[in-house]
Amino acid sequence: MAYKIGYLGPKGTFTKIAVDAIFNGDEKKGYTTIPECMDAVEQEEIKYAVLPLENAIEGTVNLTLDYLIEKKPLKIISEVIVPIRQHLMVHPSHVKDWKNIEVIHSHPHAIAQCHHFLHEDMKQVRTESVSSTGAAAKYVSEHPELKVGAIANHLAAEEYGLSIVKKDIHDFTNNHTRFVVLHKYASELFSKKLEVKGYKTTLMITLPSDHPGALHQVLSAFAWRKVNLSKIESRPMKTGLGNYFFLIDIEQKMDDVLIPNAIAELESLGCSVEVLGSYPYFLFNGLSLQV
Ligand SMILES: O=C(O)C(=O)C[C@]1(C(=O)O)C=C[C@@H](O)C=C1
Repeated sequence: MAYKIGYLGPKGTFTKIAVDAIFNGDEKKGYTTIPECMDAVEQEEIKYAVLPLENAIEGTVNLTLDYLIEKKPLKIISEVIVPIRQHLMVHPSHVKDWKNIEVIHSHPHAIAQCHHFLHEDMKQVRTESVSSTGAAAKYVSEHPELKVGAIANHLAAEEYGLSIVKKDIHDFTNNHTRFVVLHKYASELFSKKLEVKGYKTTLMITLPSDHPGALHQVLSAFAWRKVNLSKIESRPMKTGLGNYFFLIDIEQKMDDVLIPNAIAELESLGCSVEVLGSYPYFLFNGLSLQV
């Protein structure tokens, strides 16, 4: 195994910031898409994949979640939360006439985080979704002949020699993204660089069909045990309208009593429960995100 860690690449993505926040060393390989990166872990081409899971403004990165559900063998073994600052950048030859750009490239999540700016200040400009913010920056650097810009972070601007013409264009200041480390086997991954902030356990719960009050009973299995939940989300099962499963983040690590008993209670109600991971999480203060 030549590379140990995969991430949504190329260099200059936010995911690369997350990888570098957790891991030392340079055995890191950028993949063009999220599924490619997950496949590489499953096929043991790499040991770990670092991928975005949820953004504070835009919500879940559905591709990561949906593919994780389909590729059930992969487990979440760690999480890092990274501050996100989006900037508009152009090729240095367009700095003076940047207001005349015709297209802005970026990852769809990054475009969505900057809707106000795009709507109010860049009305005449078309947006084009690409595989990552880093890929957008790379494209702009390779096409000085085009009137094109990218939404990306300042490391991408440095990496690809672009000029930032408008800083902090994301709609809300408290912008963060959760990145997860995925592995083929359940375990816990600690960082030599960051302190553990806490633990989470993520469950995927499928309710029995036509069971009135099932979600209420699921929640009460945690509530009366005083088990704190930090997130609940429903996702379509893709088997027809109205069929959902639920993802629940518990704000503690898997123990011997409380969580197993809550799971047993849910199973006795006819729910199916899968543990997607029980893992430490870290906060990266984002010093490297300064411009
Ligand atoms: O395109 C990147 O730079 C990514 O790492 C992906 C991604 C995402 O999927 O949400 C990560 C963080 C930001 O929220 C914007 C884009």
